[in-house]
Amino acid sequence: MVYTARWGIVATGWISARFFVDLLVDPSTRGVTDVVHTPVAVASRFVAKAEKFIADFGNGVPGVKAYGSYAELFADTNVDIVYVGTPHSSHYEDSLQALRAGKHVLCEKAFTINAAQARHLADYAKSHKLFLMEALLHEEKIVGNILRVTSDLAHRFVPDVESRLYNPYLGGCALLDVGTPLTGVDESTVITMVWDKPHIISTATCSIAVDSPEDCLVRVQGDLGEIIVPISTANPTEFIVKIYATEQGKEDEVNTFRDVRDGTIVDDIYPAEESAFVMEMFDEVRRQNDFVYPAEIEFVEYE
Ligand SMILES: NC(=O)C1=CN([C@@H]2O[C@H](COP(=O)(O)OP(=O)(O)OC[C@H]3O[C@@H](n4cnc5c(N)ncnc54)[C@H](OP(=O)(O)O)[C@@H]3O)[C@@H](O)[C@H]2O)C=CC1
Ligand SMILES: O=C1OC[C@@H](O)[C@H](O)[C@H]1O
Repeated sequence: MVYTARWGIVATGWISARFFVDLLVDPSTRGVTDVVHTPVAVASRFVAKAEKFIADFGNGVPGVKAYGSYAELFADTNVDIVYVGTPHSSHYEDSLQALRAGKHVLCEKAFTINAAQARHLADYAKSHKLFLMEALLHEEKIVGNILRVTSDLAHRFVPDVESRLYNPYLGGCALLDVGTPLTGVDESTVITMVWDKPHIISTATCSIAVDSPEDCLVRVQGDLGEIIVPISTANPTEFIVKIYATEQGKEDEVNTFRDVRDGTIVDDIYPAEESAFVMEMFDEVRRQNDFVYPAEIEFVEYE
């Protein structure tokens, strides 16, 4: 049975446009024939922006509704799954509203502002049997037990207190933007993590003030091999795998939308609980650096 995922896109910014374009690529071109994706609605804070977005990026696909508020899209019964492409400060509220309307959710990174918000979303989705995932890449375990990870993601942006990157009220800062943690937001951050079990060490650097080097941004070293990702960490066009030993395991690919179709909703790709764990680390990085966001974006709205 072919499952059609009917998407609603929330916000009409830079990454939403990239997402819209990718959504229109025929899945059969990547070997998938039992799941198709169709955009049915786009919401913006201004209806004219939604209309223009559909005209600019919709490739003439008919029947995509334009809404002038996110709430209207959440109420649209034709929408099965919502893509959230708003600033960090809105992810929690937008995802929660979508989930409460019974929609599955794919939310941009950083998943939320803090771990409490992330955990609330993860629990809500789980208890309501809804799919919820942060829009991030995942890695397959082809290099064995991971022993060391070094990663860097840095882009030199022009400092602008009005932009979402530099505005604390929009959840701006290097950590949440490219630390996948200061005009009051941090411009560069170094995170060193030492894990108990097994003995893994990892360092991450990120910046919105300088650029990354081009040759090696991420190196994941395992006991069987290593993976090197050259530019760019966010949108890699290639990665290099070096295998040290001959024996290795490779997990089966899990297709999220088959799970949605079948009602099983087991997200083995990148569970929301893992996003909540990442947010816990970010909370700790902020705590150690006395970096607090405005209270109005740190709230948790338990029912
Ligand atoms: N996965 C990836 O590789 C990438 C992920 N991202 C993530 O995507 C999200 C959006 O980033 P990006 O597209 O670059 O951001 P943009 O500033 O280009 O777009 C954000 C959109 O959010 C909506 N919005 C809602 N509330 C506000 C507000 N108060 N101020 C400004 N905009 C608002 C607007 O849409 P409208 O006016 O239509 O309502 C706006 O166009 C971020 O979480 C970012 O970290 C970004 C780049 C790459
Ligand atoms: O790679 C990136 O570059 C642009 C940033 O705004 C974005 O969030 C990040 O993923």
